[in-house]
Amino acid sequence: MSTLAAARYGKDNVRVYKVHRDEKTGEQSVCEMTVCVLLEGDIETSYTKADNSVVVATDSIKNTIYITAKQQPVNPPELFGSILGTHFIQKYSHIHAAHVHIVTHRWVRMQVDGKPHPHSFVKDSPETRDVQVDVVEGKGISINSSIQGLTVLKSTGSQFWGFVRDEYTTLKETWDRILSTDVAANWQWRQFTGLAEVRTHADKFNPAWEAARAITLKTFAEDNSASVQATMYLMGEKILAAAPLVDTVEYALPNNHYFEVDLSWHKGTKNTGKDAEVYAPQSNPNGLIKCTVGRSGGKPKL
Ligand SMILES: O=c1[nH]c(=O)c2[nH]c(=O)[nH]c2[nH]1
Repeated sequence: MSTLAAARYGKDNVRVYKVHRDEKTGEQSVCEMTVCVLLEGDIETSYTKADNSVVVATDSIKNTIYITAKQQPVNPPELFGSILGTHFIQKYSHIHAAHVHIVTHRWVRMQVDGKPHPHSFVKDSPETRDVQVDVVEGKGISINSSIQGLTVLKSTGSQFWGFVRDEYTTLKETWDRILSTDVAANWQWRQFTGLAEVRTHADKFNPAWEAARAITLKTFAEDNSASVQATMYLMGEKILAAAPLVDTVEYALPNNHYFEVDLSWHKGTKNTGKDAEVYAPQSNPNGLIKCTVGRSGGKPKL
């Protein structure tokens, strides 16, 4: 005998673009997203008894994403995800949870002759702003916001020494190295009771994302890093201080290595230690350092 242990379904990779035209200034703003919506509820019989009467077609889910994008603001994505997820649990009595994932792509207003252009944009990096919104009947709304794919490098101002040395160690200690990573940072908001509460805090989501991004970049640049671990913890601490409704901040940072190349074989060329200028960027393997930073005094008071 078998049983359906868990099930969710929906539409993934729904690509949506929305333009806002400011009638007064003539300026246009754009938003491009990739959306996934997965539903849970009393849908077991669709799997176990071929009963499609409980299935909201994934095609209808896709249509609902377009209609909601037309009727509602898509910015901030935390609010859009909450509106979309709440729609599904309110509209269909047998649907009890909606899991919405939104990737917002990076279209940045173009500067032309030093001025912001009214309707032209550049995708200056593969970086995205992502949200995971879980709307669960009776439990409220859980929101996790993130930055993905923000690639950074510093050519000095990073050290790594004092680590365990034993019979497995070949790495030399260094007081000056290249540090590069692809930032994945996410921050978990405290649980919201429902859409009404998310709406009352809607003005906090964009500033939190801006603060998280600015703190990540400034700390990366300015900290004379003892290690990826120490620098990422500093970042997390500062984001918690900047965003009181955030419970935890999580980072996952690959350490993208750049190796010195010994060129002494060519006419005694000096290219190691203080003479190193040409390096070999490594694709793999890479270090991967993760942490979650929380509040020591428990959850913040509102
Ligand atoms: O910042 C670092 N943390 C590590 O844990 C580690 N391990 C390693 O080989 N290099 C580094 N760098």
